[in-house]
Amino acid sequence: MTRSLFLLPGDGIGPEAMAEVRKIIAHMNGRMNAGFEIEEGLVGGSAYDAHGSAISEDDMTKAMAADAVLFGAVGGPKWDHVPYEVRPEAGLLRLRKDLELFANLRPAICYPALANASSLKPELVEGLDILIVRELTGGVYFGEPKEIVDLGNGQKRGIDTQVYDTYEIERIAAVAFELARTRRNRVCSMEKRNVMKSGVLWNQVVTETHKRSFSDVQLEHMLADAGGMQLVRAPKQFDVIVTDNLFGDMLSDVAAMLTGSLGMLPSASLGAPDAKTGKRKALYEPVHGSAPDIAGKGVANPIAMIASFAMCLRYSFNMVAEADRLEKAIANVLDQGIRTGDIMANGCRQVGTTEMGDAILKEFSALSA
Ligand SMILES: NC(=O)c1ccc[n+]([C@@H]2O[C@H](COP(=O)([O-])OP(=O)(O)OC[C@H]3O[C@@H](n4cnc5c(N)ncnc54)[C@H](O)[C@@H]3O)[C@@H](O)[C@H]2O)c1
Ligand SMILES: CC(C)[C@H](C(=O)O)[C@@H](O)C(=O)O
Ligand SMILES: [Mg+2]
Repeated sequence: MTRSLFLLPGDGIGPEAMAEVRKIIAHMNGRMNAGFEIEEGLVGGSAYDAHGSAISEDDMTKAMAADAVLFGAVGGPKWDHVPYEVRPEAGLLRLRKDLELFANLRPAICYPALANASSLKPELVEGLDILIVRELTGGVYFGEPKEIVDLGNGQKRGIDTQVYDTYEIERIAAVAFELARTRRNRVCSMEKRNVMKSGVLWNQVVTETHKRSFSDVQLEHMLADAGGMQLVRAPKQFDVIVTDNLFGDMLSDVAAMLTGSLGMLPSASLGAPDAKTGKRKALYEPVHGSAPDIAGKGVANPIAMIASFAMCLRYSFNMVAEADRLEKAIANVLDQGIRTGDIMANGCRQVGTTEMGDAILKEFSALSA
C-alpha cells in the first residue's frame, strides 16, 4: 500500500520543522513498512524567489493529487514588498480555497508538563483540551469586493467583505457537532450577531443545524469578543468552539498561548469526504508562522509540525494507533524535561530543533517496538 504525501516546507522555520517530520516518515517507512511516498514542492517566499508566484501550477496539481499535504510556514520580511497577489501567504490561501479545505481543526491541549509554561496560572490550563473548529474557505478572507479604491480627494478606501452562505455555515457546524460527539459533547459557537449580518445568519444556521440533526449535543452561543475574554478567564469551560475564518484565526493564536507556545499548536485543514471514495482532501499545518526572529538559528520548536503529522496519520490514513503513539512520544519527551527555548522552564534541559526532533523520534520508536 502506498500513501502519497506532498511536502511544502515553505519559509523561515518551516523547513527546519519539516526536517524533523521527514525523519519520522523515514523511520515509519523503514521500520513499519508504512509505504509513504514523498514529493516536495515550493510555497510562499521560496516559491516566489524561484518562479515569481507563491505556488506554481505544477505544485498545485501535485497538492490536489496527494493523499495529504504537509505544510510548514510561509512569509517573512524579505517578501514584505512583493505585490499583494503573489505575497507568500497567497500560496497558502490558494491551497485552502482550491482544495476546498473548509474545516480547520485547531486543538489546544496543555500537556501536563507545560502547565507552568503558559502565561496563565497553571491551575487554569492544567488538563486543558479544547478544539477550535475554524471555517477556512469563506468570510472576510475571500469575500468580494476586496480592494483599495482611490476616492480622488486624497483619500483611499480599503475594503474587505465578510460573506457567508447558508451551506458554508451548515457544513462547518456539522463538523463541529460531529467532533463534539467524540469528545465531551459540547459546542460553543462564536460570532458577532450584535454588529454583523453574517453573524446573525451564522447564529441562525448553527441553531437550525443543531435542532435538525444534533440536538443530543449541548450548544451555547457567545459573542466572539466575550469568547476571547472567556478563553483567557476560564479556558477549561470549553470543549469545541466553532467560529468563522477571521475570529478563528485570532482565537486560535490566543488558545496557543494557553498551551505554552505557538510552537505547540498543530492543525488539520479538511475538505468534504468524496461521495464515492469517502476520501477527503487534507492539508496539515502548524498554527504558527515562519518566525523570522528565530529562523535559521536551529532553535524553533518542531512539536506543532510533528503533532500536525500525527493529525495527518489520524485523519488521512486512519493510523490511529500510530498517531496516539506519536502524541504520547511528545508528552513523554516533555515529561523528561526536554524543552526548546519557547517552552523552557527552570530545571529543564534546553535543546534545539534537531535534538527535540531526535528525542521525539527515539521515544516514538521505543513506544512502537
Ligand atoms: N501558516 C503560516 O504559514 C503562517 C501562520 C502565521 C503567520 N504566518 C506568517 O509568518 C510571518 C511571521 O508572522 P508572526 O511573527 O506574526 O507569527 P509567527 O507565528 O511566525 O511568530 C510569532 C512569535 O512566535 C514565535 N514562534 C512561532 N512559532 C514558533 C516555534 N515553532 N518555536 C518557537 N517559537 C515560535 C516566533 O519566534 C515569534 O516570536 C508573517 O509573514 C506571517 O504572515 C504564516
Ligand atoms: C498566514 C495567514 C494567511 C494565516 C491565516 O491568516 O489564516 C495564518 O495566520 C494562520 O493562522 O493559518
Ligand atoms: Mg493565524
